[in-house]
Formats: sequence, C-alpha cells, structure tokens
Amino acid sequence: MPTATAPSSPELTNVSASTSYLRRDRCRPPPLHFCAQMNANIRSNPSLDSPYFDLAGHIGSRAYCLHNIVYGDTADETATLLDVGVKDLLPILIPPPPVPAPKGVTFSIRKSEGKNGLGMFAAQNIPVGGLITVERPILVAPYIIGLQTHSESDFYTALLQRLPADTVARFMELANCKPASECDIVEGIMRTNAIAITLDVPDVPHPELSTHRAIFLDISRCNHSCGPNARWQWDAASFSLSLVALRPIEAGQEITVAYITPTCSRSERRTKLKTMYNFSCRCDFCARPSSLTSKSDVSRSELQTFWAALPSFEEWCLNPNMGDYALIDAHIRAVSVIESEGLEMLEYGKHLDAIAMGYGALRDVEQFRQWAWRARDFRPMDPEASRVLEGWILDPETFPVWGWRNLAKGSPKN
Ligand SMILES: C[S@@+](CC[C@H](N)C(=O)[O-])C[C@H]1O[C@@H](n2cnc3c(N)ncnc32)[C@H](O)[C@@H]1O
Repeated sequence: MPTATAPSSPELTNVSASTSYLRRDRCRPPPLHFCAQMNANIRSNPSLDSPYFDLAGHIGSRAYCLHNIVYGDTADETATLLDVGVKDLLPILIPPPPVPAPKGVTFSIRKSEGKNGLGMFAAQNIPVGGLITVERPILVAPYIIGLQTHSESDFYTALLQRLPADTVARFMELANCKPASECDIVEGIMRTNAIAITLDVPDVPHPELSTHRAIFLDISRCNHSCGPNARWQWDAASFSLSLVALRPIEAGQEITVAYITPTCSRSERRTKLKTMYNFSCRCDFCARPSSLTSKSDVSRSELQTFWAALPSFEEWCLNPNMGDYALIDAHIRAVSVIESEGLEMLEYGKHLDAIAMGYGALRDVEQFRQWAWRARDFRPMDPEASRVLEGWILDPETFPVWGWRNLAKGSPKN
C-alpha cells in the first residue's frame, strides 16, 4: 500500500492562509506541434464544447491559485487549483446541496468479485430516482493545467498537502489503473478516478475550459457497467455530486455508473475501456452470450440516431398525414430498447415526457396519467418539476398542449 505522505509542492507565493498564487515567471509556451495536437483533440471533443480552443492563448493568459473551499453545512474541505477568474466567481458561502442526503445507510463499499478491487453496493432497496449519496469533492483541478512549469503530478501533490492526513490516506488508497512506466501514483490515481465537473468560467477572450477534474472518495468506488443502474449529477452551485438510481436497485446489488457513453458496440466499448482505464469489462451486459451481441449492438446504434430520425412534436401535431400514434410508438420503442439494454442514462426521462405529451395531445386521459406518473417517478430529485407534473396529472385539461393534435386535425379541443 503506498504511503499517504505527499512529496514537495510547486513554487507558491503565499498571499493568505487559505489561498496561494502560483508563480508564472518561468512559464514557456509549448512547441507548436504540441499546441496543434492539443487544439485538435480539444476542439473535436464534444463533451468539452470548445470548438475554438487555442492552447497558446490559453496558457499565456492563465493565472492560478490554490484555494481551499470550506462549507457551512459540513466539516469537509475541497482543495482546488483554479484559474483566479474562476475562483473569484465562487460564492463566499457555498449553499448546501439542493436535496438533503438520504437518511440511514444507503451503501457499503466492499470487494466486488471480478472487478479488480472494491465496489459500491446498495445497503437497502433504492427506488428509481432515489438519491444514493451526495458528496463534495476533496480535490478539484482544471482539465488542462495551463502552466508548463511543473508536472501535473506536482500540482495534485500541492493540492493533497492542503488536505487533512486521513483524507490524503484515503486518496492514496484509491485504485490506480496506470502502469508506473506511464505516470507516478498520484497522477495514476487522478486519471483512474477523476470525474469531469463543470464550473462557471469568466467571459474573457481566452476563457478557462469549464470542464475540471474532481475526486470524490466514495463515489470513486463505483465500478463501470455498460448498462449502469446509477448516474452522477453535478450541482455547481452547491459544489456537490449526487449519485441517483436509474432503476430500482435491490439491497446487496452493486451500484454501477458508466465511464463512457455506452451506445457503441460491445467490442468498441471494451477497446475504449481498456485504452482509457486499462481493464477488460466484466459487467453483466458484456457477459451476455455472444448470440445476443449483434442484436444488442444494433439496438444501441439505433439509440444513437433516434432523435435525428424523428419529426418534432409540433410537426407531428400539425401533420394529419402522420399517424396518430407515429410519434408515441417511436418513443415507446426507444423506452423498450433502453430498458432491455439497461441504458436509462440516455434521455429515458425525455422519452417518458414525449409519450405523456403525445397522449396529452390526443386527449387520452388514462394513458397521459400513466406516462406522466412514470416521468415524475424518474426524477423525484427535481421537486419543482414534480409539483408541476402532479398538477397536470390531477387536472389534465390544464396540460399546456392538451388536445393539440385533435385541434390540428380540425376536431374540437374538448
Ligand atoms: C474508479 S475505479 C472503481 C473502483 C475500483 N474497483 C476500486 O477498487 O477502487 C476504476 C477501476 O475499477 C476497475 N473496474 C471498474 N469497472 C470494472 C468492470 N466493469 N470490470 C472490471 N473492472 C472494473 C478497473 O480496474 C478500473 O480501472
């Protein structure tokens, strides 16, 4: 087991007890070919959403500080390396998470057979949409650190030095999937466990990327599944990550998330996971018999293009040549594929909403109520949306698009 002591940190200018500013005087621009490669990678990465990223400009305009966030509602602390503009946007008092942590013990962390180490397991039955845990990060750093003076590992080490010894010890016990030939232990742990979070970025010519890396000590123990039963939900305002059930999870079942978007084929998924996280996936979906693989691959690729191939709700409402159930049937098919592939993480709630809307437009009270309840149950974490939906379920005639399809076809609304 590696020791929890952190080696020496990068050069810092101490300004106050809680914030240190990193010196930029030895900062050199990286070689042109490196900039070109990084620009191409970042601009083409849809999750970073930065089609005009310019590494040279980014580096030239960065000034960072090391700053510990403390919270009013817990004794937890987060050590952050942030662009000074981003740090200045943090509120002085960070509010508590939007939904209070669940009562009682919801999970335990223990050995997971076949999954290289530990995993998170449900300690009680958790309903669909149920909150499993809510956690603050111990450490946050930019996705790309625009200072060439130190290695990435040096920055992470400086952050660890700002945390209590028991927190550092727990960090050092996290999984490391990277070989020593690639990077040191601290960087390996970061690359294995960091979760992408989005922070508010300042509106300047070369903004910091909003995507940052964050470490969460409990949620990091969730293993991957190609049909996960839980998802992460980041709330930037309260600096908290919630883990939410995507379908009912029974006590004792492993809680899993998806490390990659699992709509590609089984072999592509396995190649990605091996390259990025160095493991051969042992999830239940990869373990299905090979006779089911090609059907599953086709179903997953169908979901990738589902929305592009579909007319909009308004088009369907206004076009009497389209069948009354054309849109509803397409969404019901998507729901059934999602359920058989365990992909509720993929806009499942949007399909439920669309089906309820379709039945509402057709003035079918019974079906409208049934699907609207399912849509509500899927997201109980959003109390305001639930309240609005409950109002419509109670009195469907108040639903904003009630009877629209019938109206477009020339029949009366009521
Ligand atoms: C973020 S950690 C997850 C928790 C980890 N099992 C632990 O003991 O802390 C990621 C590592 O867990 C293992 N892992 C996660 N999901 C897996 C899966 N579906 N099959 C096999 N190994 C998996 C891999 O070794 C991977 O690099």
